[in-house]
Amino acid sequence: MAVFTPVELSDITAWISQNFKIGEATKIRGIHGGIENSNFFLDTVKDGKKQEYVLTIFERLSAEQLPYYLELMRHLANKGVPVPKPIENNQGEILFSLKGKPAAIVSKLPGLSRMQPEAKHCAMVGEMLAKMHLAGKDFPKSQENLRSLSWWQETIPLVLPHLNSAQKDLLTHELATQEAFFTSSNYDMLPQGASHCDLFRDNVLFDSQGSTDTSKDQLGGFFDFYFAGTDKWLFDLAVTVNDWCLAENKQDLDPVRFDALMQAYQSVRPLSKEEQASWPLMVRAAALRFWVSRLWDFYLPRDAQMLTPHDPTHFESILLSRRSL
Ligand SMILES: Nc1ncnc2c1ncn2[C@@H]1O[C@H](COP(=O)(O)OP(=O)(O)O)[C@@H](O)[C@H]1O
Ligand SMILES: N[C@@H](CCOP(=O)(O)O)C(=O)O
Repeated sequence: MAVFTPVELSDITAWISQNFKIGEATKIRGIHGGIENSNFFLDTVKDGKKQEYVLTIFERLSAEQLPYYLELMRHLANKGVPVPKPIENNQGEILFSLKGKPAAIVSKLPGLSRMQPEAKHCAMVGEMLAKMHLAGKDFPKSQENLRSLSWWQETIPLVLPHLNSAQKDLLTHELATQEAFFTSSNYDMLPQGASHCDLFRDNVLFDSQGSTDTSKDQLGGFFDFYFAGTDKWLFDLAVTVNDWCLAENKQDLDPVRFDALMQAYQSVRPLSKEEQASWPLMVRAAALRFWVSRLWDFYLPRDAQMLTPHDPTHFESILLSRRSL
């Protein structure tokens, strides 16, 4: 669990009742999982009924960067994409300050993550990802993906001293390949728009409607939009595939789940010929992005109560596998 900024119920009861129309705060508990922000489940009671929300205190993102993410969630939720909806305060604002840091309250989505997804889960994710891309087409704000090429260029020199020579060669060679790809005319022609950029299994919920039978699973929703940005839709798809469609060896792609996700995505938004041609390099870009961020979190960690960095070697193996495609 990552709680960088602890919050007690007594810290927020007056703040909630004075500023929001969500009832009285009755319970707050830090959330296990997550490595970026301090997250809490917040229960309130309104008109005698229990309501559930998620309170997030943002640890890295600034108040200037945050409106993009929060307004994107509101835009998508209003278009019927199942994502958390930011809650407005009495002034109609969705971004606040709590404990001296930016904070937001969003609706809690139903369900649980499926960490061993079946082909049908991959299909539901692929279909909704394509719908989300199309629903974001008229989102008026634009903000670059803050974990894209320029961030890799800044960060790789910081982590290189911690790596062995084979890892250094792999990282520098892949960066050079991606620099060339990002400046190619093919890359330039790829469609882009609001993208989640971190749609891992732990950022999607499935709701089995109270049943223990996963065959009843429906998509509960996508959350954790705080790495979102205007990016190539194909990058978003590649990030998603690299996590959802892993074979048992945890590095290659499982053909059945891969086909399920790709076909479902393309049933809503077929890939262009430039996208098809760019796929081999894009799955490498998506692997590189998370190898770099995991190296950065591992070798240059921040203070947090109970933060467990993710294993960087996982994405080193995925990158090696995608390079051999
Ligand atoms: N809107 C939401 N609805 C339901 N659960 C949520 C919601 N937002 C976060 N969570 C829960 O909180 C956990 C951590 O959130 P996450 O956004 O991944 O953290 P971080 O921002 O630190 O990466 C998730 O695994 C999920 O269980
Ligand atoms: N999904 C990324 C890092 C972000 O973690 P999250 O818990 O906020 O999704 C990774 O696995 O490296």
